[in-house]
Amino acid sequence: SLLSASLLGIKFANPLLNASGVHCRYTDELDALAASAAGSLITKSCTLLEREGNPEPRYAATALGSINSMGLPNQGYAYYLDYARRHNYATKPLFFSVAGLSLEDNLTMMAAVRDAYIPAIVELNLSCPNVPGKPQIAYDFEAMDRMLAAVSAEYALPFGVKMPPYFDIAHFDAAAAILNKYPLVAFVTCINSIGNALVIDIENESVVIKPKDGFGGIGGDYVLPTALANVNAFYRRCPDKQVIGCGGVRSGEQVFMHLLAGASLVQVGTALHEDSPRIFARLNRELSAIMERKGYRSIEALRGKLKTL
Ligand SMILES: CC(C)(C)CCc1c(C(=O)O)[nH]c(=O)[nH]c1=O
Repeated sequence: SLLSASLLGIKFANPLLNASGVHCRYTDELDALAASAAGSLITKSCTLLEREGNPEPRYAATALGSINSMGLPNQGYAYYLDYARRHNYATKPLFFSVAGLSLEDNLTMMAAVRDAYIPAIVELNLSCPNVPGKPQIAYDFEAMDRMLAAVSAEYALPFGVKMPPYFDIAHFDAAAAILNKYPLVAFVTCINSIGNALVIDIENESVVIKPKDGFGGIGGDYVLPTALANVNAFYRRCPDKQVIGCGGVRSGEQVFMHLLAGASLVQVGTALHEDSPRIFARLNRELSAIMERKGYRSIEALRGKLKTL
C-alpha cells in the first residue's frame, strides 16, 4: 500500500517506529507500541544485567526538543529476550537494541538472540560506552572496527548499528569505510542524540538535568538538519546497506525529509516521549497526505530522491 516499507527483505506496513530508549523500557510500554499505528517497535538498549540508570531529573523537554542523560536504565537483556520470544511477528516486526558495557557483553547478548531463533532485528548501539577516558565506541574508529569484526564473526546474521552524529566529512568517510568492511552490517540508524549539550534555565540560573553537571544528549528540533545530513551521508557512502532515519521527527514533513534523504524506516524519539503512541497515526496520516498531494504512489518512488542544486 502507499506507506509500505521494507528492511532486510522484511515487510513493514509503514516506515515508522520508536527510537530506542523512548517508550520501550517496560513490557506495557512495548505492548502499547505493538498496539499502535507504528509499523514496528524497538526495545530499550539493554545491558547484561538490569540497571537503574542515573539519578533524576535525567530527562528534560524544552521548546525545541529534549536533553537526557538516562545512563542506560534497562531491565537486563533476558527481560527483552523474553519479550522478543513472546512478540507476535505476524503483526509487526520487532527490533532488539543492544548496548553492552563491553565487547564480551555484546557478544553474549547477541549470541543469545541468535540462539533464540526469533526474527527480531538487532540494532547494536555504538554510542555504548568505551573504557573510561576514551570516547564512545563510534568516535573511536579502531575500537569500532574491532567491535564490528568480533560481533560479525559471533552473531553471523545481518544486524544494524545505531550511530551518533558526525560533523566532519572526513569522519563520514572514515566511519562509512569501516562499516563497509562488514557486509553483515545490513543497516545504519542515524542518528543518536547529539552528545554532551547543555540546557540552561535562566529562571533558576541552573542546568535542567542532574547527571554530568547538566550535560546530556539532545534530540528534537535541535537535531533535524544534522540527522538528515548523517542519513544522506551514509546513504551515499553505503550503497549495499539500508539507512534508518532518526532525529527531529514530529510531523509528516520531517518523515518525508528523512525518506528523501535515503531512509528506509524512520524512528521517532522526543516527539513520542512528549506525546504518546497515538502520534504514529497522525504521522502516517500527514505523510500520506504529503505523498498524495505530490503524486507519489509508494515510498520507494521518493526514497533517496533528494535533489541537489
Ligand atoms: C549514552 C549511553 C548511556 C552510553 C547509551 C544509552 C543512551 C542514552 C541513555 O540511556 O542515557 N541516551 C541517549 O540519548 N542515547 C543512548 O544511546
